[in-house]
Amino acid sequence: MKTIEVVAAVIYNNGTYLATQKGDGPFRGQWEFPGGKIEIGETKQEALIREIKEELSLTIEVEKWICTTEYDYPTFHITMHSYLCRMIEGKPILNEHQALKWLPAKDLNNLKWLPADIKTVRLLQE
Ligand SMILES: Nc1nc2c([nH]c(=O)n2[C@@H]2O[C@H](COP(=O)(O)OP(=O)(O)OP(=O)(O)O)[C@@H](O)[C@H]2O)c(=O)[nH]1
Repeated sequence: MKTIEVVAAVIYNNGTYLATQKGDGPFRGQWEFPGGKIEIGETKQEALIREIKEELSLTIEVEKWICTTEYDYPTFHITMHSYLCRMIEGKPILNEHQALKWLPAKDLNNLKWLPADIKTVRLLQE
């Protein structure tokens, strides 16, 4: 099975975390942490900063690693690295997603997350 390596940004601001809703593809309508695949020659931090600029026109600072999750989807395996990130400039703009929400940790459970994200959400709630 194909493996993809992805970075996800858990962006916090004023006691809330940013969740984004996928706008297309097989997981349309489900929620994720913004991010994407690491490109060749890039560090995880560089990939995160690039993806968040592309997807949300936002400048972030990567603060700390949260967890790495391995998950088998029916057609691929994902290795996903989640990082806590701080917003340093801009206001999120939906360049790719259909919606976003800023939520306190206790409310993150109300969303339908991509299966690979469940562990990250649980850790934020501990
Ligand atoms: N960004 C992101 N992707 C996730 C999360 N959880 C999860 O399963 N994924 C999966 O990881 C993959 C990320 O690919 P992507 O399509 O967002 O990455 P990308 O922007 O580099 O893609 P591209 O090749 O279409 O340009 C998708 O299959 C997505 O469904 C998450 O929390 N954030």
